[in-house]
Amino acid sequence: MMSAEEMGVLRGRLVKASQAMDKEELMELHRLRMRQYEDTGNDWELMGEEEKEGMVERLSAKAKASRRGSGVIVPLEELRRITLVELTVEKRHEGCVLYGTLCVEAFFLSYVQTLVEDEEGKVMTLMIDDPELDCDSSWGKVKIRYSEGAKIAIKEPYLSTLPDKTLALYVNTEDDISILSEMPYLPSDVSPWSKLEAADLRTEGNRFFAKEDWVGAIDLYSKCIMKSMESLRTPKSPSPKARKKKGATANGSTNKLGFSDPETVMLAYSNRAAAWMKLRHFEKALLDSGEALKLDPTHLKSIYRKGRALHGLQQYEQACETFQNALLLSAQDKDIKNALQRSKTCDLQSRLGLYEISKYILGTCDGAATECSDYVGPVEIKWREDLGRRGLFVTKDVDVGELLLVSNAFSVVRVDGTNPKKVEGPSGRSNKLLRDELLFKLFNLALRSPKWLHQMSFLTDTEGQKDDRCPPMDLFKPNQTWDSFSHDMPLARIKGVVLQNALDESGSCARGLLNNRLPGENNRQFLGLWALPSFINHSCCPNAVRLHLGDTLFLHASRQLECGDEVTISYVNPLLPLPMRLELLVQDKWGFVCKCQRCELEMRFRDPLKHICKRVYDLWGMKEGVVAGYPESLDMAKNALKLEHQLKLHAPYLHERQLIRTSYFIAYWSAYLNLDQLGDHASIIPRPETMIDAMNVVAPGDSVALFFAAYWAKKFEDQGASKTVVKDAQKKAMYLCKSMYGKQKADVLKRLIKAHAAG
Ligand SMILES: C[S@@+](CC[C@H](N)C(=O)[O-])C[C@H]1O[C@@H](n2cnc3c(N)ncnc32)[C@H](O)[C@@H]1O
Repeated sequence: MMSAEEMGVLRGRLVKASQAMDKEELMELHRLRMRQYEDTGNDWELMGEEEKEGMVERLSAKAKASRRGSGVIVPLEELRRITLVELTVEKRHEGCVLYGTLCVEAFFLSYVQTLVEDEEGKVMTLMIDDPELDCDSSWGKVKIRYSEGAKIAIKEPYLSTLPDKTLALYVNTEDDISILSEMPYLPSDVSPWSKLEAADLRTEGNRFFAKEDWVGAIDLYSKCIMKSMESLRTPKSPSPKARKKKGATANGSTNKLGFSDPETVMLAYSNRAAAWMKLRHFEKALLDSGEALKLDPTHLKSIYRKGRALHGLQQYEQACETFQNALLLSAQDKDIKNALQRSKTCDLQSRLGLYEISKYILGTCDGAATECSDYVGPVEIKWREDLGRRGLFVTKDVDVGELLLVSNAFSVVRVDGTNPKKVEGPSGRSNKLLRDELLFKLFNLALRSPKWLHQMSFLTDTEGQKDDRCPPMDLFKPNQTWDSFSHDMPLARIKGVVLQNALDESGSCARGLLNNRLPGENNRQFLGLWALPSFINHSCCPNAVRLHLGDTLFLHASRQLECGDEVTISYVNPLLPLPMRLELLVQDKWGFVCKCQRCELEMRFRDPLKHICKRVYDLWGMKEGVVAGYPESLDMAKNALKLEHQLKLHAPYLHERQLIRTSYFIAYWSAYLNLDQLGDHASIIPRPETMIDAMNVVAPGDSVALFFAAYWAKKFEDQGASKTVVKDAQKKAMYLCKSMYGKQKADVLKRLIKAHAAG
């Protein structure tokens, strides 16, 4: 990491080099920034505060303000060539084009950063706000799309001064930059595509599609469509090739929509829809397949693509109708039949909340997690004046294990998934990478779907202001249409929303990911953002449990709930003493102090438990603390003895004892492992059944509680305990299993208990 002083020097050098347009110096500095970026995995760290906040928005706003109103796309050939030295700062150079070559490797987070060399050899930083980048291949794709050596043309260039006083060319719409691909730069014929017929442009698009370059394919299909439109504006006799195409009349006259080659245009729209689908840009795929169907309502692939786009948008009912229409044209088509089946299943899931997931939770399914629809069960978002907060509440009485909601993530990033720089160890670096990758993905994704943006607009952000707006529940349900959401959401707010609401598997939010954790709680496996679950508040005695299958989050009740009860999950490990839970909540920067009954009780017991808590804290995370035979383990076990002594003195009620014992579960666990070593004192350690009951009161649905119950059920059986004892232990394990995995068939629960007993 650079010191502030080094950063200052780098900034100074950058300012000078950018003003002098000095190629060597700029290239060196660019690489330095890029290396820093790779080392820290976080380019936010490379900028000053002012630079970080809303830089892209500010630039976009400036660039938009200076933009011509017409939005007419002028062909490159009609624009006047301009060079870097001729550019004036903060002015859009109307009617001009700057040709150049990208001369370094690009890097980016929310915008692409690279260097462009113009025809005179002058060099400038180039920043591109590219909404079309495929977020799923973010790191690699940017290097391919903006590859070193690529020839580009920037229409109506806009030069800006960045907050750090460096100069940069800024491109804020995809129409303003043409990537002339890897083709050699030919000054006399600037665009290699400009001479191609529409049909050839589509063929080129197909070539890119086959290479899985979805962005490149979209670009060429768009060019194909544009070309057909151009030919409408400047009618000329059709080429022999175009005339041969099906759909064009023999004398070259146009169809009723005016295209001379309607089939080519129809196929370009249809193929572009397929490419949008690959980028999970379902709205655009739906629009394009619709355009294709206007030109040929019987084009099977377009109907199929429309169905898939509707499915992607969770409009399952309409998707089913569309696939059924497709089957009228091709009754035996397997792909369509399968797609119809998937949409029907999702439609039923979203209405009834019935999911068959046992194979996935049992781990007996080879493939990836199955696709599940969103589902909104008996819950609503409400502002509760008495609690002083907004949250999720049940709308009817609910049984243990009942499904409350199913939510597919806006996005999830995984340590071993798309992240190219998997980092092991407790450095916290992988956490940073996860956070930044999620931020990047969400910047792109949120801006792509009005529905997601609308959902996101209701979430709280890091500003911590009380928010009493309650979105309609329909906004989270499949098959619902919603009013088009046209407001812009500043990137800085999206960032705040992500940092405040993204969750990892343990419940920590993204905001605190960079802080030191308790030992053994350093690295995450995944980090994601889910819309409806973001409204769930925390409790140290939670009543709901999250289950993650792939990117889908299932939430079910882990206790019986009464209509109107608030749904809560624990943002921290509930089997910890109050000071450790508080420390985690503070580290995670959730910005609140839990005032639940359990916290208040433990606060009262703070003094008598102080020394025990300190010792447990010191031993926490040490493997030796929980493995019989180690002195640390015996030390941990002795804390349970001391605790029982304190409880006898200060906690007369069973409920109080249950809450506190659960907080020190780890000490009791060691005590059970070391019973022989505790001698006569062992008798004051409560029986395991008592401990299971206590855990059930505090954290039903917790995996450790289930392990503990399953372990003892098996142990009692193995030791030949009485039938009553064994049955009672099995019943408790069943109950905890249902609260953790939701309602499942009895044999599934039994298998899960067996798996948990094995650790
Ligand atoms: C993921 S959001 C939960 C939903 C949030 N209440 C809302 O209105 O969108 C997390 C934020 O909710 C608030 N919160 C969650 N649990 C809370 C609790 N037990 N007491 C007070 N505030 C809580 C905190 O402001 C926290 O940063």
